[in-house]
Amino acid sequence: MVYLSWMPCTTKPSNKNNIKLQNRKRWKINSQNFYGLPVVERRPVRSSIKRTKLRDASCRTKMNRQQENPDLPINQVDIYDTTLRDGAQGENISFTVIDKLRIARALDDFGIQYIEGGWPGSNPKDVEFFKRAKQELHFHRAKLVAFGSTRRKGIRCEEDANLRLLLEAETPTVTIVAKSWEKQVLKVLGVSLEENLLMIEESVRYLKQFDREVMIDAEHFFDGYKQNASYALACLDAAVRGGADVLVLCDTNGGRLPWEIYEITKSVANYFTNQRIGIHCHNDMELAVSNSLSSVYAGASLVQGTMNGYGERTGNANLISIIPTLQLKMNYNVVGSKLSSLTELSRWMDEVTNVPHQPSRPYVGDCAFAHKGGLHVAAILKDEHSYQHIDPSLVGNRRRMLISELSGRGNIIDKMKQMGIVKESQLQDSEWKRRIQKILEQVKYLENKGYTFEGAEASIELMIRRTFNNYRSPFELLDFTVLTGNKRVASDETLNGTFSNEHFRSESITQATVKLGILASSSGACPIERTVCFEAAEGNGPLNAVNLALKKALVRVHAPLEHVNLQDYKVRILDNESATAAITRVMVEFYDSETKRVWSTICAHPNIIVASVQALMDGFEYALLLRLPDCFVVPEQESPKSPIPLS
Ligand SMILES: CC(=O)SCCNC(=O)CCNC(=O)[C@H](O)C(C)(C)COP(=O)(O)OP(=O)(O)OC[C@H]1O[C@@H](n2cnc3c(N)ncnc32)[C@H](O)[C@@H]1OP(=O)(O)O
Ligand SMILES: CC(C)C(=O)C(=O)O
Repeated sequence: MVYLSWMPCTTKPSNKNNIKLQNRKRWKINSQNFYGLPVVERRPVRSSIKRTKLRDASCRTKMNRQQENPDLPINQVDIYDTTLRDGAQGENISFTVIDKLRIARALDDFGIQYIEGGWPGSNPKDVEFFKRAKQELHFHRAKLVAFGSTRRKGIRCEEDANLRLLLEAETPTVTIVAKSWEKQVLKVLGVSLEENLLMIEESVRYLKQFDREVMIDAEHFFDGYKQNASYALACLDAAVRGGADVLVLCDTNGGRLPWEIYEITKSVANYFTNQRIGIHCHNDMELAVSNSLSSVYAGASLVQGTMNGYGERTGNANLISIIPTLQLKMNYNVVGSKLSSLTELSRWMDEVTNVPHQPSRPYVGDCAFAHKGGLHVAAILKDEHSYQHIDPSLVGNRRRMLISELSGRGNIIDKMKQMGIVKESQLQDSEWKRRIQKILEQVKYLENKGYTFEGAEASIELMIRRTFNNYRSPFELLDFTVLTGNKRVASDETLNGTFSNEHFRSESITQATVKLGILASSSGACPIERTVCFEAAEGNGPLNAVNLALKKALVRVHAPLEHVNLQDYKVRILDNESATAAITRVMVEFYDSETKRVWSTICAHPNIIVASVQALMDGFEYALLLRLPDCFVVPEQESPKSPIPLS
């Protein structure tokens, strides 16, 4: 009878020497059968690895992988995407089979090395996915992975439906989850510690017989290691004995700190010197990205994570942040030149997943390279690295300068340059300087009155253009009315003079009229003449009715405006204490279905209808500016207009 080569540790090994020491010590103690358990084999963990290495040529370190393929840069880290499995464990995320196939293709195009498609032992959808994947997915680079667990307790691998379905998925790689935390093995799995080791080793060996690349996801590895490092290592060793290709260390509860992850990964990497190590982190402390990178720094060469960090609870490690950091900051070649489509991929994933875009996402969010503070903008205009850690185009994003009450002249100059209405050579001219200063003051004045220009770039552009003498607004609202109320409508035609309420229903009624002076020319260029148009429309609310009336009138003269639609309407009451006398801020978003452009306008006014109509008017004016820029744009030689009034 021989005995287990591990025992529970009460001390916490924090480095290689510690572990070695403990294992040696333990090795002696264990010859007395600490648990009285039957063992798989009596030998120190390290020797088993050596044997495994000889047996299994696919055991690869960074060095020997490079020797196999000299074209592979030595600093290569593989990305393993589990969006379709762990990502789908996120609340409100559910993919159809079609979604899964589309996402898998997109990830392969992007250059991801491993794509986990799902758990065939879990549900018919995943079975169908793998069935269709065989015919429909032809990856250029990626390997498709099927996920499952070690065999169930008390049965043979051959009898385990989950393992059978894993093989039937016919993927080149399979990953199985194994428990590596002593407490969980006993309490959750409900098996002896020894039986768990057998479950791991036998399952891996069984899958290896079918020529699969096998990864073991050691669930709760870091927590397990903290409780009993020897047992956690023994679980990995069981996988190695079975022939596992990659040992993936999981921070399943997301509760570990970067330096713990670093230390433990380093210990494991030093211990299993010829074994490939992977990392799988969860984001419960907002540390999943940091923890994954710490693990790579300590020797892991495969990172599991998900697109945009979707996943169970607070999500998984966000590959959209990990990939550029590995490539741009740590010098690993991950996806090469495909990195410039990172922003597009992240936003496309949000659309498919039906998750709203989060503007504050690092690298890819709308705000990732947006600059608001006047001092920042002034510095960036002199040196673009002043407040940017990378060139945004490397990840397919763009720099934006915001205009607000925190702006300085630099923000206005940048905007005017973008609009093409000021040149560098004009900036020293005192008249231009005065104009820029006045525009800045106007912005600050209006923001104090309730405007916020940040999200309303169209309104800022119009405000700047209107300071020029010969800018002609393409139309003018001469007058408008809005009528809104309720009417009682007979619901029963046979009521014969009865006026009981049950025979009537209440219907809201809203009508609007607009009278516009519209500038137009038959050729689309100057000279321009004015036409007066009067239109009326009914709508399901005041804004809707005015919008329809305005659009009817404008389309009569400028037909392409037919494609312009109101897409979003946000109202905010700014001074809650004055209740109905408060200022109302209205922001309207427009979409041109032909040009696919989106723009927003803003207005603040005590009267919600006036604020809404003004924001609508600005929206249509901007639409015409985009369509007919030459008709309304100021000629270059035009001298600045006298200061705009600040009231
Ligand atoms: C950390 C992770 O994210 S791992 C992935 C988690 N993902 C999911 O759970 C999603 C997919 N899961 C499923 O579809 C289902 O849970 C199934 C099909 C896997 C299992 O369903 P059921 O058979 O009804 O079992 P249920 O989920 O209630 O319980 C889990 C069982 O798996 C066993 N189990 C848990 N982990 C393992 C493991 N690594 N190896 C073997 N068995 C395991 C448990 O002991 C329990 O068995 P028991 O009831 O006999 O004690
Ligand atoms: C199955 C493994 C990889 C997992 O999701 C976890 O441990 O978090």
